[in-house]
Amino acid sequence: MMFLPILLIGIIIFLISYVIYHRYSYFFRRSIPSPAITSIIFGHLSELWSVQSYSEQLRQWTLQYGSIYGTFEGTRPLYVVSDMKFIEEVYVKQFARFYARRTAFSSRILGNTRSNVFTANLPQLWKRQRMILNPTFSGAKMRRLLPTVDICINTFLERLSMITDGTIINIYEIYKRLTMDVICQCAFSIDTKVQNDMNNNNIYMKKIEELFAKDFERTNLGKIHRIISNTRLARICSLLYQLKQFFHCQTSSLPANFWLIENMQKFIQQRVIELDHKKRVDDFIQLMIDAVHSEKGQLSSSELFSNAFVLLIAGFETTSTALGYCTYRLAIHQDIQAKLYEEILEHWSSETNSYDVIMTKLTYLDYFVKEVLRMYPIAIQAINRQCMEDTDVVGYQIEKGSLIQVDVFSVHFNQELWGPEAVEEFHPERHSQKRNPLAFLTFGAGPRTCLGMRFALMEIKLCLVRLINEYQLLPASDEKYKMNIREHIVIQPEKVFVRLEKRSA
Ligand code: HEM
Repeated sequence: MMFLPILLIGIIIFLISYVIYHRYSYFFRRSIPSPAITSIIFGHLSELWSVQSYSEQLRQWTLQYGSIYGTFEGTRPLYVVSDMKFIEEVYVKQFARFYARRTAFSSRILGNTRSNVFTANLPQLWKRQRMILNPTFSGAKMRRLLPTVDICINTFLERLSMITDGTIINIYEIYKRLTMDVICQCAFSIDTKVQNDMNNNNIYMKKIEELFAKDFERTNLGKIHRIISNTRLARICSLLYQLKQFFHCQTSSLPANFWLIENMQKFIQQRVIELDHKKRVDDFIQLMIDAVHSEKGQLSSSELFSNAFVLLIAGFETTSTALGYCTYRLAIHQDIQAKLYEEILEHWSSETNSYDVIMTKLTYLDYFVKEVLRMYPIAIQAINRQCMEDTDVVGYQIEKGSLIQVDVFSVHFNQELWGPEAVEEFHPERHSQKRNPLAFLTFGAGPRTCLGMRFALMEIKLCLVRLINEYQLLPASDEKYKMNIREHIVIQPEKVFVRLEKRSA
């Protein structure tokens, strides 16, 4: 009597075990190395979410498993790569098959109608938005924006002038206000006065900081969505989220990303109120407004608000983080700082603060910034791609739906690509040599690379030039002031302590 149920249970257990074994032997069957699985539900994500740095863990695994290895997000295969040929195929040559990033939970909830250039995963949707935004970041446009950035830096320097010489300060906080001011002025022509807001009252800035501190992907629903995001079940997570919001419907309970998107309309309206209606303004948002009002209706208003949101968040946190890292390195390498100061004295004066001087004449500054960004890449997790069609990549059969994540640390610290000087050493001159163009991945790779790179570099360089011109930056030597780095969505320092000493005229 008992035999039949026991047999049935046995068969069911056997079948489930077989399915799990078959799924997780995916890479083994393809002779691709893969770290051991720690969770049959989350795959390697449970480990990646428990370590302090996702990107550092990828690098550790690369040391163990080589330049192409497999991991699982749930049961979905994710290739972690630092092999240059593989990277070139996926990010450049076969871009037509790898144009999309992984769909984030927030993008699933917002849907295609509220997509932006970062989240758009349909080729025509992404292309259209990127084409509208591209001219915003042209060299000519940057030239015209430089004076606006310069004015924001004046306010930044005025703030620093109020600090007594030699006082230890967390300059990262001050940079955040500067980059918020810059992006609001350049993108929206809005003067937020955030640099003089000592009481931290700017709600937009608070919300962006909240967004970067609490990864929405790591909420319970976000985690479930991540492991089923390539299946039809993913929609259920988005429905459950909407249901949850329906029962707690105050806007204040919205996660920071949704709060920001909802409020972008108000934010942009502020621009319309502050500006003379008839005057055409040359800021980033104008091109998008033109696209909304164009006869062809190239952009919908929800896309406009969503893109405004992405420019605001991308323009603020990443650039202040880069400035923070630059300052830290300047303070600990006095010889390099002296060399930069000499170059600035030779080529730069407040009358000639032109775009060309900043971007082409200050060669050593260029090497310095690149070296900082080589050692401290900021947004590694953004550089992922989704395979949209079965294909062969350097002999590997990649199935539709698989993910590719480039292991930036392993590329940036590859001795063959960056030698002969030791890659752990801070050595700006290494950038004077021609390198593999894909060896520097801080801004991503291929057609979907960072849209704001030119703008970010202009802002970082101009700010450093003006800072070094006025101050000598000194380290805050005590152990309690050391720079601690954390990774949530981006890799950033908690604080950057430094001492400033005014240079004699
Ligand atoms: C140091 C500063 C910055 C860093 C390190 C950085 C890094 C990145 C990275 C790694 C990506 C993904 C690229 C890829 O997948 O290949 C990206 C995309 C993007 N970034 Fe930046 N970024 C910075 C500044 C900015 C600024 C200032 C803006 C705009 C104001 C911006 C706007 C964007 C946009 C819109 C995308 C999406 C592009 C697309 O999917 O077509 N970024 N960025």
